[in-house]
Formats: sequence, structure tokens, C-alpha cells
Amino acid sequence: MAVFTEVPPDAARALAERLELGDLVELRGIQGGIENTNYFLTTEQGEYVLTLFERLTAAQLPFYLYLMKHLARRGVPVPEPHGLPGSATPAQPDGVLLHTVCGKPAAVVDRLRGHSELAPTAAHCAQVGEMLARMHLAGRDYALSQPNLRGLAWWNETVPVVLPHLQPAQAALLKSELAFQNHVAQSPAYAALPRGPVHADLFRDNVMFEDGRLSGFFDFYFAGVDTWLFDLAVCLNDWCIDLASGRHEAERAQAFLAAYARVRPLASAERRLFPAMLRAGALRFWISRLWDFHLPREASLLKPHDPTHFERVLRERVAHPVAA
Ligand SMILES: Nc1ncnc2c1ncn2[C@@H]1O[C@H](COP(=O)(O)OP(=O)(O)O)[C@@H](O)[C@H]1O
Ligand SMILES: N[C@@H](CCOP(=O)(O)O)C(=O)O
Repeated sequence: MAVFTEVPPDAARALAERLELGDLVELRGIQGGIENTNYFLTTEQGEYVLTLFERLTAAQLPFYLYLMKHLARRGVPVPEPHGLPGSATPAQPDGVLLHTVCGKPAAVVDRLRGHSELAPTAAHCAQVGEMLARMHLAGRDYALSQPNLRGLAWWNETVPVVLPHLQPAQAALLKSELAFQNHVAQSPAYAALPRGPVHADLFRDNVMFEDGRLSGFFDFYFAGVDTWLFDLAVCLNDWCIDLASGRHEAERAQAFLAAYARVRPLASAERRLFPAMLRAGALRFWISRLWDFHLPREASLLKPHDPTHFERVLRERVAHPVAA
């Protein structure tokens, strides 16, 4: 988890009151997550999640919060952020969604019901694939734009920072893969990839199921405008692999892709760049995990993810390319 900032109950109570959510009943730090401070906030009216943003700035946050509102309005099952009553304007009918708690930018969203499916079957993967495609299509008319802040520019900035911590063989792989991805990003096929708002971190622990049915997905704070294929690759690298070895699991991947393609068929450039984007998805999380691991932040309940996992996934993707 993470609690980087301890929130006194009085601060949560005051916010719940401002948002007209009723009296505070319970405030509990959440174990899970690595990026922000999260609490389950229960009031007499319902259950919510209070997030204090530890890295993202007030200027960056509206993109994520209004995206969740936009998707929820189109029937995509995501947590709805709670706005300040009376703050809606004709230009911004959703009102003010960004608040301040303990001096940090903060949001309150609905708590989703259900639990994560950490050992998914092909049936679970098919539901995530279908929902991901629906989310991509629903985001097409979203008015705000912000790049994926953990995209290629960030990889180029961060790789030199983590390289001194690596063994020579790891450093060689990291540098060669980064060079390959910079090359891919210059290609006409890459320029032809369809793009829009993507989740960019839709791992098993960010999707909820209830009685085997997908009930929602959350953690939009790595979202951004990027290629839809990158989002698909991030999902396939988590939902459709053997976690111990990093190996591709064909049955789950086919179920995921077929369900996705029934809602939005892949374009020819997407088929062509499919193996390269699977590598990009693995590289992205190898870099961020190396960064979190070797340059850790102070927080209670923080458990950094193992970077060697995504090194294995990347080696698998390079050694055994998978066709769409
Ligand atoms: N809207 C939500 N509904 C239910 N549980 C949530 C919700 N948002 C977060 N959680 C819980 O909090 C944990 C950490 O949230 P997450 O968004 O992954 O953290 P981070 O912002 O640090 O990435 C999740 O694993 C989940 O258990
Ligand atoms: N999913 C990413 C990092 C973000 O973790 P989360 O638990 O906050 O979703 C990873 O596994 O490296």
C-alpha cells in the first residue's frame, strides 16, 4: 500500500462534510498501491476512497478525474469522483473534483464493490478485453488531453538514473530495448496507430469482480493519451502470462484479444506492431519498478514491486514474439 501522508480523522471528517457525504464513521489506510496515499473512508451515507496525490500536481489531476466522470457517464464501470456541491458551471458541469487535504491535492471517489481476481481464467480475461475496448471507444470524445506521463520521454529520462544500479547484462538489455523503442516510435506504422485516453496500468489488482462478473476498474492515475495498442499490451503482459516465468499464456491471450476485437477490431498497423508494443509494455514497468526499488520513497505500508519480474517478461517477449 501506501500511506505516505497520515490523514487525521478530523481532516477526513471536514472533507466529507464539505462534500455533503455525511458524518465520518471510519477512516482506514489501504494496504496496496505504490503511488498515492489511499484510505477507505466510510460515512453514514456510503463507502468511498480518499486519495492524496503524492506526485501528480493539481495541474495534471483534472485530466484523470474528469476522465472518470466522462467514462462513468457513458456506462463504463469506473469510480465516480465526488465534486464540491454548488461548484458546477456551464463550462464545467461536473464541478470541482479536486480538493485539498493535509496540504496535498486529494479526491474522493466511490468505493467499488467486489474483489480482484489474482488468478484469472480465460473468462475473466475476455471480460477485461471487452471492457477495455469499450473504454477506448468511450474516450474518443473526451475533451481534455494529457500525454502518458510514464511514456517514452519518461523512459529516456529515467533509464540513465537506474543504469548505475544494474548488472552489466541487465544494463545492456535495458539500453538496447530503449534504443529499439525509440526506433519504433519514429516509424510510419507507429504514427498510424489509433490513439486516445488509455488506462495504462490495468493490472489484475486494478479490476474488481463480483460473482465472476466484472464490476469495475480503478486507479486511473497513470492514464494519458497514448496508443490503444500500448494499453492492450500492458494488459496482456499481466492478465495473460504465467506470473512465475513471465511466459505468454495463449488461451487467456486469445480470449482477451477476441473479446477486445469484437468491440473494436485491430487495425493493420496494430497487428504489425503488436510484438513491439508487448515489449514496450514490459519495458515501461521494468523501468518504473527499477526506479521505485532503487530510489525508494518514505511511506508506511509501502511494498515496492519486484523489478526482476518485468525483466523476465521483457526477455520472454524478445525471445518469443507473439502475433496478434
Ligand atoms: N475505487 C476503489 N474501490 C475499491 N477499492 C479501491 C478503489 N481505489 C483503490 N482501492 C483499493 O486501494 C488499493 C490501492 O489503490 P491503487 O489505486 O492501486 O493505489 P495507487 O494509487 O497507489 O496506485 C487497491 O488495490 C484497492 O484495494
Ligand atoms: N501496476 C504497476 C504499478 C502500479 O501499482 P498499483 O498497485 O498502484 O496499481 C506495477 O505492477 O508495477
